Amino acid sequence: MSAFSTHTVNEKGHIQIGGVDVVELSREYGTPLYVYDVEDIKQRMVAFKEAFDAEGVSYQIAYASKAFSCIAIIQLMKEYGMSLDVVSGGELYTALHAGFPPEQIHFHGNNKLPEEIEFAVKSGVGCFVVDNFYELDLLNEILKNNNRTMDILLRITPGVEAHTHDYISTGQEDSKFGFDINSGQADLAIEKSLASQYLQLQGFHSHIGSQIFEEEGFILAVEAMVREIKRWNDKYANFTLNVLNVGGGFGIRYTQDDAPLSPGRYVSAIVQAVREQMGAIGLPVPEIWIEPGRALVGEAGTTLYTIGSVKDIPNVRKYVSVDGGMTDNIRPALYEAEYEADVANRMNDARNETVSIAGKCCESGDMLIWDIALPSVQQGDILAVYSTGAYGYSMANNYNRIERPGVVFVENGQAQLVVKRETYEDLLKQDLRYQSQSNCTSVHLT
Ligand SMILES: Cc1ncc(COP(=O)(O)O)c(C=O)c1O
Ligand SMILES: N[C@@H](CCCC[NH3+])C(=O)O
Repeated sequence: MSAFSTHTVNEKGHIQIGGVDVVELSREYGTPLYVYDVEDIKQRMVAFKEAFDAEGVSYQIAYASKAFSCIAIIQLMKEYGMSLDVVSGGELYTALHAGFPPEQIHFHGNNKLPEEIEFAVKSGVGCFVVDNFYELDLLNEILKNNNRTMDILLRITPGVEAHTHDYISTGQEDSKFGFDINSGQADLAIEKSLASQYLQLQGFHSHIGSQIFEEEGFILAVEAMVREIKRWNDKYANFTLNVLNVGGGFGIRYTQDDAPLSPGRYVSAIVQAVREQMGAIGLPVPEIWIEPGRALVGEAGTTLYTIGSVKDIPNVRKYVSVDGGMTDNIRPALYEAEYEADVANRMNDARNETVSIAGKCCESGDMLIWDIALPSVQQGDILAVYSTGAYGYSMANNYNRIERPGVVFVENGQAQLVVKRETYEDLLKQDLRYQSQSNCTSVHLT
């Protein structure tokens, strides 16, 4: 368990999160159910903030809302002074609806639609992270039509790509995101930005990947960015670097094999690298922005399932099926992501068998966990899968017309339903009946 977690086991041998018995939760709200440990999220926000405060630099921590977006989580982010990264009109709409201050919202995305740009401009978002020339021109045009200006960062591919533990220094050029440096795209984007009276270039953004467990990748990215910043500073007299955004990707613990750094370690490595590199080129330290998604909400989430069918193939495998799967957690099917789990109502029982956890979709690939040691299970037992708080609910889908689960926040012995479970009626909400255009009442197949 993470240092921030409130998970305990109560006298009934049940998992308790935030002082709430999750077996009771499963009875009250049904399963599958996403349960969030609010205290865990709060402590992570505070840890990131305290780390920056200790460094004495100006900063923004922008929660990457793609990891988990709903009104309640955005409210929590607002309460703790986070900024917000949104990547679509829908995420922006959710944030505004939650009462999030638009000026603290950063709008991301590699293909922002004209209507999304218009919506964001009219809503008064604080900053666009501009990804490409199409967007640069479109944004400029929309700002001109609305007689407004906008702070922008240019997203740059710094030539550092992190694939969990590996750093590959060249692959990043081949990316759909951002302006490339070597081909001169980044320079041209700066020139276009500086030439516009509507675009206010504040600095640059880079994001090197996800599930990063070492400081090294961030340090390399800062070094690569500052090398270019020196060149741009010399080349463009009317450019001042105010902001350097190093993105998100801070790793979390999905399984015992994962050893993430503390928020403090990531932050101090980044700040130190920026200080050193900027000092070396004789420029002041800019405001530093980061964009953690999963590092704020990932480990706080636990998904509860009810165990149904159990298929034992002697000497082969025992499949234990649950009432969810790739519809509420697509990450194992998409990335072969690994998770750990417990039987929430049998925490005092010995883990005496190895089973594999299957989802209920009509896909052989709908497996949540392969080969996990658990106590002998029965139908009706509650399986708790850990670290599902990021990219679980936000990537949930209705494959097989399965309703998306509800979300409950737990804290101080209280549970609050913050997203209702979908119903069959919800599944039909967008459907319209086909009006037959045929005069025939039957079709004859020959
Ligand atoms: C630009 C950007 N910022 C932030 C994030 C958040 O990543 P994570 O949830 O891994 O912190 C992502 C997703 O990888 C991203 O693409
Ligand atoms: N959805 C991914 C991360 C995507 C990162 C967004 N740029 C995951 O679950 O890990």
